[in-house]
Amino acid sequence: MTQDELKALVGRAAIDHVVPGSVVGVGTGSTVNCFIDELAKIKDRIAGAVSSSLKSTERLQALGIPVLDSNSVERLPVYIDGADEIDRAGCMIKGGGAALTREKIVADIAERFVCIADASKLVDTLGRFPLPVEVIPMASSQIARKFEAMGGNPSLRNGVITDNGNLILDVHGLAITDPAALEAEINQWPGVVTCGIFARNKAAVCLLGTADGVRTLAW
Ligand SMILES: O=C[C@H](O)[C@H](O)[C@H](O)COP(=O)(O)O
Repeated sequence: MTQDELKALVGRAAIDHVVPGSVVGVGTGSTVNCFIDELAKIKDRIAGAVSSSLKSTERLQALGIPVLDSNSVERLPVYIDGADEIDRAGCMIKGGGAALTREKIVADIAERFVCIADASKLVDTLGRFPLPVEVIPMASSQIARKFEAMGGNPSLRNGVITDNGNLILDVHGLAITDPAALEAEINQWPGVVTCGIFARNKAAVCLLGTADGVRTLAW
């Protein structure tokens, strides 16, 4: 199966995790796009979606799925999103599509994070994928220096402005041995909006697309 076929497979499988009559938290990315297309087929059975990016909002609305303001929703039963990497404890690196901050905000009001990913995203240790960090523009150089001081190699993502009007630093070469500790450390630096480690908002379930079908990991 191609990577696109694996994404379509887990996009379909995620429908089983949608709670009928509820508002669904919807992530961002090519895997989630497959899920949105499937969600459109059952749109009459859900109350709408809370979206994690302008891109997902556009796709949801184009398919006739109502998008609710996140401020109007207190809790979501489920948030469905992809990942750039996921480890065997359900911690993830996210933000390859620059949507990490809104993704973390929506994930934080969800009871369960259901991660959908093709098998190539499963890793023993996070960090081969460069860590995306959303930063306020005036702090980008000082934050980059802090990453260099800890052995990382940061670079500004060329031409990318997030939905929140900020910049993305991609940090190569970090040893992410303790994802929760590193997430907490980076997130308290002035000027960091959030980093792409999802340890506090880790996955409860991962639907992994493999050549043998969908493999479910649960924590
Ligand atoms: O900012 C983007 C997100 O974190 C995506 O969920 C992540 O990059 C995975 O995207 P894709 O499904 O396209 O690999």
